[in-house]
Amino acid sequence: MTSPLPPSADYIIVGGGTAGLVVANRLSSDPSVRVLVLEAGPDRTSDPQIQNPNAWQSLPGSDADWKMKTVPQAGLNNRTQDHPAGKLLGGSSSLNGLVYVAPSPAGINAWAELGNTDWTWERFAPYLRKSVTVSAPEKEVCETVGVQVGGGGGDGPIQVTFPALQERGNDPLLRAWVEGFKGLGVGFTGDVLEEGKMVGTRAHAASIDPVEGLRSSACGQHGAEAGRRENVTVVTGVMVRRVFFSTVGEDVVATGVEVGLGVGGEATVTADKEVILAAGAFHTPKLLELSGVGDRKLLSGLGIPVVVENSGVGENLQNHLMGVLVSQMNKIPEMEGVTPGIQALAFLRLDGQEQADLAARYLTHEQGVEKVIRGILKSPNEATAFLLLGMLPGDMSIIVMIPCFPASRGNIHITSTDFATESKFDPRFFSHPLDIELMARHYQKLQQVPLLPELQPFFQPLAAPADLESTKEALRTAAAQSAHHTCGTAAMLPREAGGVVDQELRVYGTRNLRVVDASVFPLMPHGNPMSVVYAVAERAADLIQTGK
Ligand SMILES: Cc1cc2nc3c(=O)[nH]c(=O)nc-3n(C[C@H](O)[C@H](O)[C@H](O)COP(=O)(O)OP(=O)(O)OC[C@H]3O[C@@H](n4cnc5c(N)ncnc54)[C@H](O)[C@@H]3O)c2cc1C
Repeated sequence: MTSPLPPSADYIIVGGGTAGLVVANRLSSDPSVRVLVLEAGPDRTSDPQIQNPNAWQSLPGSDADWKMKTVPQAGLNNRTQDHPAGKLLGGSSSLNGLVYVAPSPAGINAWAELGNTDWTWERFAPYLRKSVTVSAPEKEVCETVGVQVGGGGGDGPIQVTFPALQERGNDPLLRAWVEGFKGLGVGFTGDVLEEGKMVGTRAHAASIDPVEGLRSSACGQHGAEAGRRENVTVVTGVMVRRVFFSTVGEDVVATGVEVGLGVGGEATVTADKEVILAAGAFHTPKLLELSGVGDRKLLSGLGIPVVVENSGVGENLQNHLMGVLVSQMNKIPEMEGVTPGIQALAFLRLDGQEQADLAARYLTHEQGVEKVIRGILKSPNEATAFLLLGMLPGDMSIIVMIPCFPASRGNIHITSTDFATESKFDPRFFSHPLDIELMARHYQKLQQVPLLPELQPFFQPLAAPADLESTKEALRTAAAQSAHHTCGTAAMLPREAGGVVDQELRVYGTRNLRVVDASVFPLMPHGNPMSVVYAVAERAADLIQTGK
């Protein structure tokens, strides 16, 4: 699916990734508009390595990855962290781990509390349902493993299924997981898409087609649909280097983009209506800065003329950290031959008083992020960490623990005017003192999970949890690792609060430049972010089509 570069289009979409292809598909449903998608990577939509859900771990570090790397992290004992990002059609939806977790309503309502009054859960949820179709297994299976799919399970192009429930060999472990947490007073979560009840366990849901058993991705679904239309041009292997602007009266208008061609040389493409940035949380802020939208001092220092001054570009960077517990499993005859992969999830919180004390101690600001995270920590309905239980080849198991709402904020900024030079990427992990406190306490709890009576028969004995201070040290020096969920680097927030885009996702100070990818999240979701990227992109397309 690649074509020659046209000289112009109504809508130029920069980045044919998760968000970009949703917007391309929805906009091009109107045959009167011409949509152009410019993607840096190749089209590997039909490559079995991309399609096979069990092959995803071979993709990070390959040619399909931008291979981002953090600067040394003071909070991680100066360790650097690798962070993959998809460099191919479909973007990160083509190489991600396929875990599907809908956002928590409180996490989305926090977007409204932060100043985006039109982005409540009520306004957001219809787009979540428009983005996916969740296929539930039979009722009896659902009831035993905590799967609820109400409201028809959505009716969108991205397919979601429950892979672990398709093999009976998983049953003993899944049931032990459920029973083990029940013993701790933790029941099932609520509906997969509506998440009325956040805390609880349930079987793992993944973006996998229920019929073919293949990855369901932005390129396989939206890209394929858009690619069949005559009014869509998808060009792969081309690097957008910057956006051009002109001034019309008081307005700054995006007129087109400069494109570096794979074969060498460059070209200019004109946008007759809008330029839409969907280059992901690393490259969208980079393109803004290279185009003259950013912090005056930074841009002037590099000799880039300032088009719109905004020091929020590249700030507000958020990411999850994860702690991983790998253990040898005992031989369980019924589980012989089970396909490795994620089996089940558990959304957890610490003791209510413990969380309230941490909130009172570390979240003292009466406004902004600290205020909304404090509200979430105090709510008995909200999880503060979640676990993913997985099986690895060779009778090994893995339990991953991810704290939900980190308070640390990092940044990413250009250091050169050359697009080929990667930006300085600094997540500033553990720079907010709450994060290590919460993560260490949840890590101690994680270490107790294999010791639960119902789960003990499955795991070979592990060391007992260490004390709190030693656990913090272990996290800083080795155990805490970056998850691959970077977002927030061109945030939708009031401009005076560091915002880069308004509630219509338009870049402040411009008439027709929007951002539609994970960069716009003001607050990261409590779980894996793909579900939110799809839903935001659905809403972005609606905003553009209705001329907002
Ligand atoms: C290894 C990995 C595993 C993950 N696992 C999960 C998971 O299991 N569940 C989950 O919910 N989330 C997961 N995520 C996160 C999730 O996939 C991403 O948050 C989401 O896909 C980001 O979507 P996006 O549209 O913002 O960016 P992307 O999908 O990354 O799209 C950006 C696109 O823009 C292109 N691009 C960038 N710069 C340019 C340029 N200058 N010119 C042209 N094109 C450009 C890129 O090549 C890419 O195709 C994972 C991410 C990774 C990397």
